Amino acid sequence: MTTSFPMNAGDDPYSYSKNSHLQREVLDGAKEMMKEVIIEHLDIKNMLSSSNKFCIIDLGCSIGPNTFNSMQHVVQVVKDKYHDNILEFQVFFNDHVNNDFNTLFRSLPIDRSYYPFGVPGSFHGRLLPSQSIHVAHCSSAIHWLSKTPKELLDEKSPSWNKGLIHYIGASNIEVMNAYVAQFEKDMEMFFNARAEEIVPGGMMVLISPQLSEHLLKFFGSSLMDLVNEGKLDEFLVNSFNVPVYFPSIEDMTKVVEKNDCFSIERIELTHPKSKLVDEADAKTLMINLRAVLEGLFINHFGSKIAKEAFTRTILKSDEISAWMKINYKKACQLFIALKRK
Ligand SMILES: C[S@@+](CC[C@H](N)C(=O)[O-])C[C@H]1O[C@@H](n2cnc3c(N)ncnc32)[C@H](O)[C@@H]1O
Repeated sequence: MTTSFPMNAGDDPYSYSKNSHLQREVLDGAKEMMKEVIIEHLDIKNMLSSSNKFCIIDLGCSIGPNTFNSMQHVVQVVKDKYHDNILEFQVFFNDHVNNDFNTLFRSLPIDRSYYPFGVPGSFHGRLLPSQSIHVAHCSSAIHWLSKTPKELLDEKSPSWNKGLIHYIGASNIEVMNAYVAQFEKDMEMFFNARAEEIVPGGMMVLISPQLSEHLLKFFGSSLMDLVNEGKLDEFLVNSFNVPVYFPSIEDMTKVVEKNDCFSIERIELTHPKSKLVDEADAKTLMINLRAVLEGLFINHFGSKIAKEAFTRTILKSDEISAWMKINYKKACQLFIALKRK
């Protein structure tokens, strides 16, 4: 079964549209590099034979507003590069079928310079016809696994992740191995699909933040507090594992090389400026993560426990802030630019 728990819908106080500052910083931190790789490596003269149609896809776009910002940036960079007003841009907004596409399309910027399309479905499979995309973009989404690795759900397996909700902090290496194996399987499908869809010479940029993985443990400790107070069955915590894996440079290089359809034009860990990290603004970060994870938590624990766990974690913001000041002083994210061979 595929995991698909969309970001909080609509535009209420806990919605993703109101709480995606972290992901916005990730995008802003990669904008200059995005521009450089397009200027240096994209060669549309060879790609657009008879048509002036230029197609971009945002994989895992959610409900905005970040996706509008990044798509307009890509359009502008391509326009500037070619000093061209002849190109017509199509932007495909992709996310799971249960993403709130209504909110997304209702809030499309009026002054956009592209034709928007919705593409529902998992990016771990085929989404579009062969050779139909010139630039694929994916920010703060590649780390979502298609499902929780099944070994983590077996109480008798060495991967049983007792008392934790993620691989960070797990003493048992099998837990991490299960996540890595699932990531590699998912990426095999992801790259096979993109290799079909992206034109030769086309580009794909993947941006992955490296902060949320360290913050997940605070939600885990709130859940364990509820267990210790007798309000939650420990089995429910042990059997819950957030299906996200944050890849390293080595992980990404391995999956790209295995696929063998893309050349790596640039891959690096960067430390962009981040107001949230510099100010150790744990409260905003935890509210952002609530907008991302609430659906997943509600599905496993029910609404009452999920809300209680989020409220308690957000109340621990001062403690989390103090932890960040010692352990997480600089923002860190992975940037990868690939070219279809
Ligand atoms: C944290 S949001 C990032 C949204 C946007 N890219 C941004 O930067 O604000 C991650 C998005 O990826 C989507 N996502 C996760 N796995 C996906 C998959 N297999 N196929 C399509 N979308 C996926 C989620 O539904 C979610 O909307």
